[in-house]
Amino acid sequence: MSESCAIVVMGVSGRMGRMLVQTVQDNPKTHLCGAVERPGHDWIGRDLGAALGGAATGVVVTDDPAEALEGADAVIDFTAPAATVALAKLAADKGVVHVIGTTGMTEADIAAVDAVTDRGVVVRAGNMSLGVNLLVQLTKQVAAALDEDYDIEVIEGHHRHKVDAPSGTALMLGQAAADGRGVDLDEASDRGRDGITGPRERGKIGFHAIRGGDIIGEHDVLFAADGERITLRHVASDRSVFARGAVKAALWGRGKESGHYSMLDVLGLG
Ligand SMILES: NC(=O)C1=CN([C@@H]2O[C@H](COP(=O)(O)OP(=O)(O)OC[C@H]3O[C@@H](n4cnc5c(N)ncnc54)[C@H](OP(=O)(O)O)[C@@H]3O)[C@@H](O)[C@H]2O)C=CC1
Ligand SMILES: O=C(O)C1=N[C@H](C(=O)O)C[C@H](O)C1
Repeated sequence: MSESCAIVVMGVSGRMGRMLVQTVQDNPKTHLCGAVERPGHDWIGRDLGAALGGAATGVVVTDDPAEALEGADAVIDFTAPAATVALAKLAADKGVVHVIGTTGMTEADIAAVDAVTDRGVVVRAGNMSLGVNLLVQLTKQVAAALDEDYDIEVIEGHHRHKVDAPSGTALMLGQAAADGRGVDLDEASDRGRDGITGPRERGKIGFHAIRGGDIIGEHDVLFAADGERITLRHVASDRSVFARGAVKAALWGRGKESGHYSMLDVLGLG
C-alpha cells in the first residue's frame, strides 16, 4: 500500500465533485488519480484543472469509470443512484474502496450495493459530516429517553437543485429516532402532510422538506410534548464538512475487510 491514498472523484463537475477535488488535493495523505463525468459531458477528454478554470493537474476527465479506477485505492461518489449502483460492482471487482454519498437510493438500489460487499469495501452515509453523525447518536438517545407523549418531527431544508426528499440525512435521523423508540420506521413514518389529515397520530415520526435558494443543508429533530419542546439542530454552512468526511472514509476503508460500513463506523460512533 503506497503512502498517499490514490482517489478517484466521480461526478467531478458537480457541487460535491468540485469540493471533493479541492479536499483531496489539500489533504497531505491523499492525491487525485482520476476524475469521472457522465458520457456526453463537455469536460470529457479535458485536463481537470483546466476544466475547473485553473492550472493543469495531469488528470484527464473520463467517462469510463473502469479506466479511472485502474491503480486507485478509493473512489468517492456523490452522484445519482443509477451511477452509484453501476459503480459499486466495478469498484468491488477492482478492489477499490467505494465511498458513497449519493442519496435518493431505493431499497432495491441499496440491496444492489449490499450484494457486492461480500468482496468489496463500501462506506455509505446520507451525510458524511461529523456533526450530523453525532446528531444521529443524540437523536437516538433522546428518543429512547422520551415516550410517545413527545411527538417527533424531522424537518430538513436544502437548495432548490436537490432532487430527492426526504433528504438522506432526514432518513438517518428518522431511523435513529425509530431505533431509540424501538419502532419500525416504515410503519411510523408520516411524510409531508397535506389536506384534511386529521389529528396527529400518536407515535408517528413526521418528515417535512423545505427547498429554496442556496441552503446547503439544515436538519431539525423536534420532540414536542404538552408544555415543552426540544429541538436538536444541525446546520451545514459549507460543503467541505461532507467532503472532509468522505476523504476520511476513503482513508479509513483502505485495507478493511469487505463489508458495508457507515460513517458511524469510520468515526467510531457505532
Ligand atoms: N452524503 C453526504 O454527506 C452528501 C450527499 N450529497 C448527495 O450527493 C449527490 C450529489 O449532490 P450534488 O453534488 O449537490 O449534485 P450535482 O448534481 O451538483 O452533482 C452530481 C454530479 O454527478 C454527475 N453524474 C451523474 N450521473 C453520472 C454518471 N453516470 N457518471 C459520472 N457522473 C455522473 C452529474 O453530472 P450531470 O449533472 O451532468 O448529470 C453531476 O456532475 C446527491 O445525491 C446529494 O444528495 C450531497 C452532499 C452531502
Ligand atoms: O443534496 C444535498 O445537497 C445534500 N444531501 C444530503 C442529504 O440528502 O441529506 C446531505 C446534505 O444535507 C446535503
